[in-house]
Amino acid sequence: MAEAMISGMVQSNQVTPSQIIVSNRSNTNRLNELKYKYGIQAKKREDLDFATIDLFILAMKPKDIDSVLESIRPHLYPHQTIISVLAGITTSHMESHLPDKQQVIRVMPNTSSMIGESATAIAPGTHAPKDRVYLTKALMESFGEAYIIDEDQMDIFTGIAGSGPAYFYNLMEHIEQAGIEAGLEGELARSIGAQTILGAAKMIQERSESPTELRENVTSPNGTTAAGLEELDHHGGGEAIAAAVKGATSRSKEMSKQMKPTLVATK
Ligand SMILES: NC(=O)C1=CN([C@@H]2O[C@H](COP(=O)(O)OP(=O)(O)OC[C@H]3O[C@@H](n4cnc5c(N)ncnc54)[C@H](OP(=O)(O)O)[C@@H]3O)[C@@H](O)[C@H]2O)C=CC1
Ligand SMILES: O=C(O)[C@@H]1CCC=N1
Repeated sequence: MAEAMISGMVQSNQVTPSQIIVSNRSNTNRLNELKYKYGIQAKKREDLDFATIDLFILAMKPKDIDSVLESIRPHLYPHQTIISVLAGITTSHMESHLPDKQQVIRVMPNTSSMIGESATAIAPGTHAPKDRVYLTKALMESFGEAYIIDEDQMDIFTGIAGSGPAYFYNLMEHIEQAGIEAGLEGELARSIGAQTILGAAKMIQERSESPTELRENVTSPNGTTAAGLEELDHHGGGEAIAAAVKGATSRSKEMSKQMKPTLVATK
């Protein structure tokens, strides 16, 4: 996810690559790969000069959050903002592991950041000032659309947009396979399916009709679409998508509950 955001930021030309410093736990080859690919700085954790950093963007797995916060905590300055992309980790959980009043902002991008097409949510923590929230929004907008939401909407946002690309990739896998089984070359089947999804998404974005009206416009009485939609309905297509969103949303909630805030002394 970190690479997807870096790629989008650098391509946008709104962030100078040298302003970005990437670091990780141990994989030096990976750091060098990112450094040469995007022209950014790469530093081992022990070589980071904390005093020169304004925004920290955390993008490790949720299970690693506590150890990371505890390790950066003694080096932080009050003006620095901690931005987390971690699914299911609440701002209150992060605040409980950081110095008193440290600025925390939770975001949820998706992998389409890679090409500047993410849908990213932003939920400020208790002490994040407005200017930092807007700065974070501008940064997130460098790789797509960004929405400031209440943190209690973060689980459903994750269910729709954080995990969402995977639902559409899964849909594409099935469309491609159906095309191949009917005799199309794989590459052609993929290209037709992708252009169809892209066109439908752009129609929703650029036209005033609702998805329902757009669907009805495609569906001629007793025509091909009606036959296709009947099969979709018969096989529970709509319910399956709704269940996928609910499943991912519940998992996000569950992950938040597993990481209850810990009260620690503040410096
Ligand atoms: N994948 C997605 O579509 C999305 C993911 N997210 C969130 O992004 C996060 C990362 O996911 P993903 O990119 O798939 O995970 P990866 O496992 O691919 O990447 C995790 C990175 O974190 C680094 N890391 C681990 N521990 C530390 C540490 N202590 N200090 C510094 N760096 C560390 C790892 O470095 P090393 O290899 O050296 O250990 C690795 O580069 C997750 O929390 C996920 O919830 C959010 C939105 C979408
Ligand atoms: O699967 C996950 O947990 C992460 C968060 C959203 C997308 N990927």
